[in-house]
Amino acid sequence: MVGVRKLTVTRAPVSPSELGVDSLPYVGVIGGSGLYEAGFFSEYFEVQLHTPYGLPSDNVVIGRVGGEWVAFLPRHGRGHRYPPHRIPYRANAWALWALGVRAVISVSAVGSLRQDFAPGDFVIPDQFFDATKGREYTFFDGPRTCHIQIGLEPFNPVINQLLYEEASRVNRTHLGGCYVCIEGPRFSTKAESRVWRDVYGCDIIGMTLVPEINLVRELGMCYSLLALVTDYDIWVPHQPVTADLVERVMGEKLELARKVLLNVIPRMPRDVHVKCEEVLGNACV
Ligand SMILES: CSC[C@H]1O[C@H](OP(=O)(O)O)[C@H](O)[C@@H]1O
Ligand SMILES: Nc1ncnc2[nH]cnc12
Repeated sequence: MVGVRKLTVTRAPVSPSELGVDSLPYVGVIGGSGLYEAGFFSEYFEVQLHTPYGLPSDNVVIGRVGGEWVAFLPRHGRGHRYPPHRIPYRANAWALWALGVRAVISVSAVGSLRQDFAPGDFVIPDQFFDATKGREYTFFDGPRTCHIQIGLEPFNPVINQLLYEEASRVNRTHLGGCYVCIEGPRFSTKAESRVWRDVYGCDIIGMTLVPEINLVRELGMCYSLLALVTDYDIWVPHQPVTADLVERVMGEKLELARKVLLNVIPRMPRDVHVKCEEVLGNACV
């Protein structure tokens, strides 16, 4: 089944009948650089969703994994049309939430800031540091003012563990690590990279985690990241990061990343979001 359904959502979440399915997708996958198609759906259709925050990066593809519907959205859009600082993060998060998604697994290419996280390895981070400069960080722009608390577990530990188990079956994988999110779109200077590593104590670097991770949580969804190390950023002098290098290494490991997703999705507990929703309970002034 292939086709595009158009939906303007005024009341969320949508109902299964509005979407034309028997049950809403619980798991949503956000694909990063190189991952523009899910590639593991047995049956699927696309939804063009108009949100109060505009159009997402692309149509959301809803497809079956086993008996479950799963939503897939490429954060840069097909053809990588949105650079990291222009991604419609709010529309993306809101679209997934409106479609019923409560557990988001994101995939990203990252640079490594330490020797033992080598290109080709997977990392499942457990902390992040925000070094972005000017994005749309929140759904709470006033008059409703809310400050969500995601500091202890910004990435969901249950999903992290599932990702780790499935990823380490197929590839070298590290559980835990701090992701520093830079503004981009340029890569870091050597001086900056040294600061991320030695002063901030971060382990991996990318440009897209923030505000994706906090917007997802503001809507009560859980979030975890399958990060693929594509490079050593700028601190291995003979091999500085380039966009080409990132896409090439990602291309080499794409099928493994898909395999991990395919194996994690059926293991996702249906109540994993309950703890993630709790941050909304005491966040608003
Ligand atoms: C294509 S090179 C840099 C680009 O790759 C990463 O994106 P994503 O997290 O979507 O895989 C990085 O953050 C930059 O946006
Ligand atoms: N070194 C790096 N810096 C920022 N984003 C990246 N994405 C992949 N490698 C990166």
